[in-house]
Amino acid sequence: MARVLSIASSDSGGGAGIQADLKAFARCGAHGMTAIVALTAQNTLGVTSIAEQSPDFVRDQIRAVLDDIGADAVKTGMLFSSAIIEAVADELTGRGLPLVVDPVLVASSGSRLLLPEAVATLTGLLFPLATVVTPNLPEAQALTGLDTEDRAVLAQRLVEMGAGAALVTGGHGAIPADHLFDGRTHLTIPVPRHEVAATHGAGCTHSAALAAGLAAGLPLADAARRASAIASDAVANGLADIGKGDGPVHVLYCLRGDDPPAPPGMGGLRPPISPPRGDGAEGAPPPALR
Ligand SMILES: Nc1ncnc2c1ncn2[C@@H]1O[C@H](COP(=O)(O)OP(=O)(O)OP(=O)(O)O)[C@@H](O)[C@H]1O
Ligand SMILES: Cc1ncc(COP(=O)(O)O)c(N)n1
Repeated sequence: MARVLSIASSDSGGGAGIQADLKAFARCGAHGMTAIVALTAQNTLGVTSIAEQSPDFVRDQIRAVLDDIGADAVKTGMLFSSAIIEAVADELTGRGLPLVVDPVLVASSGSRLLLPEAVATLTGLLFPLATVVTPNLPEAQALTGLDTEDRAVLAQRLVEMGAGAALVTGGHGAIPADHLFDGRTHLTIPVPRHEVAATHGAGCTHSAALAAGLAAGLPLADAARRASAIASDAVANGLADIGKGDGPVHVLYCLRGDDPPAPPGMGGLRPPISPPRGDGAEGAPPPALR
């Protein structure tokens, strides 16, 4: 089983961050592991407080995971401060692991998730280690300082800034498409936009699925296509009724909560996944993983 480590922060509301990453890893059939750098008190309306962990404790979590279990890929999400980024970069340097850097700057609800002074640390220390960076459109504009919606231009500049490749995601702006540039080739991945009030965690889900794809050995372009399909699907099935704000995406929509009780003799375990009921209630099948 592919092993993927997320170095990111907790969302108490269960929609984004570490919680979204673990669900996306499960969706991709990967073993998910975590190094939590900050805890957020958060719901669908916003972030009310943030408790940063010490850089040493972040190092301990990364070492505990990598020195025993190992990983086939790593992703980073909300890293909050320069001190945390320095510790993360130091721990990952020399390990040679595929790395997806999701440069989370601001929550969709508006709160800052990376301190302003840490932006230069992120680009200076983590971009050179990144196999691919995955900003959304506003993040790509803020990181490059370019005032354009042309994702190809933005992705090219992000690679010039040191990233191995750049994938500018498609949830914002006029054109609904993810755009990947790997330093040589441009690839536009159209993502039909779903009008659902449940996009909280779409970016985390996308970057986690991308990391799981790389961990499984997929080429970057294939992993990017699969991550787009998984994130778009999770938006389409998003949980608009959860919370008073923008609801969480639902990446595990294919699992229903109404499975029958465990049959006798199964030690409390349910069968893996119930067969479709055939009445249409189970929704569309998930996209093929390969
Ligand atoms: N409304 C939508 N319909 C379909 N796919 C979407 C929608 N919004 C986002 N996506 C897809 O989800 C992924 C994440 O994109 P997006 O640009 O929204 O990132 P983000 O802004 O970081 O997400 P978040 O909402 O977590 O902040 C991309 O593959 C994108 O194309
Ligand atoms: C812990 C954490 N990590 C990432 C995000 C970004 O997700 P979104 O842009 O959907 O708010 C978040 N809100 N919280």
